[in-house]
Amino acid sequence: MMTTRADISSPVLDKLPIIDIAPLLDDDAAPRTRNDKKKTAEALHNACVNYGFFYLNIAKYVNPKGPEELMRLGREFFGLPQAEKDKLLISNQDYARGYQRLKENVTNGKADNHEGLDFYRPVENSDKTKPLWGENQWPSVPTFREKYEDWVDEMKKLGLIVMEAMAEGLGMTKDEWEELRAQVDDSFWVMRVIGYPPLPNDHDGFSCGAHKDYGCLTFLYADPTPNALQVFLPRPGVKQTDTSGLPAEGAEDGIWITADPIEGCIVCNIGEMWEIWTNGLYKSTLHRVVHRGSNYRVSIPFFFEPNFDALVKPLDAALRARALQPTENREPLRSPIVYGEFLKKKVGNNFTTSRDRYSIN
Ligand SMILES: O=C(O)CCC(=O)C(=O)O
Ligand SMILES: [Fe+2]
Repeated sequence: MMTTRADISSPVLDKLPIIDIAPLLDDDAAPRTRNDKKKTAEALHNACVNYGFFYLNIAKYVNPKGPEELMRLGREFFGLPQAEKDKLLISNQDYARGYQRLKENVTNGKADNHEGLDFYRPVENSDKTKPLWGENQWPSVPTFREKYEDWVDEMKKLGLIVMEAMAEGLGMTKDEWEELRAQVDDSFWVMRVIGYPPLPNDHDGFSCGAHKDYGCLTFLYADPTPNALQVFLPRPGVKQTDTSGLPAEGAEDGIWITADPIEGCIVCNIGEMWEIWTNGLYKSTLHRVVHRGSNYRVSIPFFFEPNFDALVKPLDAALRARALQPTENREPLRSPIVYGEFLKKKVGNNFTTSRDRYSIN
């Protein structure tokens, strides 16, 4: 039986769930394996309904040496002289692919205290005058490109593995999964390498302001810095408690919890496309970064997104679940969107260097 938010009567814990993906990696069709896969699919479904944010234990999927090396390379890049980093500025290309200086990203009207390097799925017939259609700008740091390209391959495959399990968790048929798969099998992925110096006490803003990710699945690998990434859990009747000495954001009741890194795990959260596919059953969750520690933090989010031309609309499985709800509880039907058009509006249209990357309205 599928859970919906309304079914949950017991208080939800304030720790994000940890889901081991090992059962999804097993090709064995034996009943026991099938059962383990089913349990994992159900755990994903519950995590998406209740949190929109969870840990994926990927220890059986990637050798930890891989992402550790990415960290080292990312730090090497951010440690270069400013003039070297500026050679890769996004203004050389399509204002999306490349390097953004400290405070160049703006969220909710405030400068974010981070610098970043963004890569997108390469395109044929690239044209830097077309939004999002330029070329990736790779640093000259030795092995950077090949190691990060390996990570892209691993994360793209992981995206499909997790999507298939989520389809099962949502009660989709095999044919329905094939249809959904065709919308994400050529993911217009984005990868960011983000560098966060400590947030100065007098900075009017955040390390990264509160936002929802706009795509499909975010796989975040971060260095071990604690107390940086915060996740908002709506709790009706609970006024926002704020551990960071910053004013509460938004009017909604709820709490901010930290999502500290766990060894062998990445943090995964769902983006707005899943809200449309499930017609609001899965909500993408507000999160932000407040890094007050003394070290330089590095994180590497990989955004597994739909194909550029995917038509994203509520899935039949979600509409079946909706039909079971009392009419007054049903969410209004979401309008279909073409992912690439939506993405262009979010990031590609604004040809200024300081753009509000994550509008949450
Ligand atoms: O650095 C982090 O922990 C999160 C970054 C993030 O939320 C984003 O880039 O969308
Ligand atoms: Fe995010």
